[in-house]
Amino acid sequence: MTYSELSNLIFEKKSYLCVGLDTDPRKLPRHLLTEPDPVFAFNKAIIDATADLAVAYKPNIAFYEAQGPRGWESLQKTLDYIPANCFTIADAKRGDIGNTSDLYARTFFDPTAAGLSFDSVTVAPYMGRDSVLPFLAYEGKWIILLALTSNSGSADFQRQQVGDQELFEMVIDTAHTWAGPDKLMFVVGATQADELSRIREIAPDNFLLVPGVGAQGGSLEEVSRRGLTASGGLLVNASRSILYASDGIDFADRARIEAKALQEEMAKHLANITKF
Ligand SMILES: O=C(O)c1cc(=O)[nH]c(=O)n1[C@@H]1O[C@H](COP(=O)(O)O)[C@@H](O)[C@H]1O
Repeated sequence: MTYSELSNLIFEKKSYLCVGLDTDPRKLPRHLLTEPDPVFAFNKAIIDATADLAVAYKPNIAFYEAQGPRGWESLQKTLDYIPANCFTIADAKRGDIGNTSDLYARTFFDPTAAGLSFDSVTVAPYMGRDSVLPFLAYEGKWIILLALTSNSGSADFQRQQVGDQELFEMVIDTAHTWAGPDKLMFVVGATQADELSRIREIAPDNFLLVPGVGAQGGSLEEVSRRGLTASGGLLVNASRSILYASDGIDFADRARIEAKALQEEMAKHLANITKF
């Protein structure tokens, strides 16, 4: 999906909602446990209930890898089931020396090499340029680089002063030399909304993946006020608050209610934006 296709999708669907598929087998509604693939049955129901409200889906790979080969199969089926008009994010937070990153990139981008076919993958910047470049070699694919994460530990390194910048600002500035906004997004936690205006000064055109509304308590209103751009420019993720709104037979209906509340608020914020 290209930059303008993603932007158009946001304005067409009046949404910048990313539904996080952090599907924990221990939290599945009991009635699904007799299904041949309970994780996929759950994801399928969540996707059916939210596909018109969401512009993106983000399976967190840890939840699938922790299930062994079965989890990988559930992930593949889930990815195949996500409609074509939704952006897909492999939330894997990868990055290693070049030849290893090359294999990580194949894992998420190259179905001809037995990998998956995600639109994007989350990447950790810690190992630097040569750890990131292999992901950028894929035409039409995106990387989403961790910049200022939502957790309290983000203060340990990302907020440290390096010269006249904080480390996360240096990550953003340096990453601009690796790729343009047509291939590069940044992760900024919703719990860091205070920093979004500053981040928009150094990353005015990049899409930002913003997790942390819902269960982590970030404010959609503040994120939208500081982060929205004329291209939309945001993908705001919620996982647990949507997936586990109910653990009963009504789980998909309740997930839809949660997703709809976020989408309706997003529609209001988008109405104030003049599209590029
Ligand atoms: O890269 C991410 O998606 C991510 C970055 C970050 O800073 N904080 C963060 O919570 N995430 C992910 O976003 C999701 C948040 O889930 P909920 O807190 O349940 O909405 C999880 O999959 C996290 O791994």
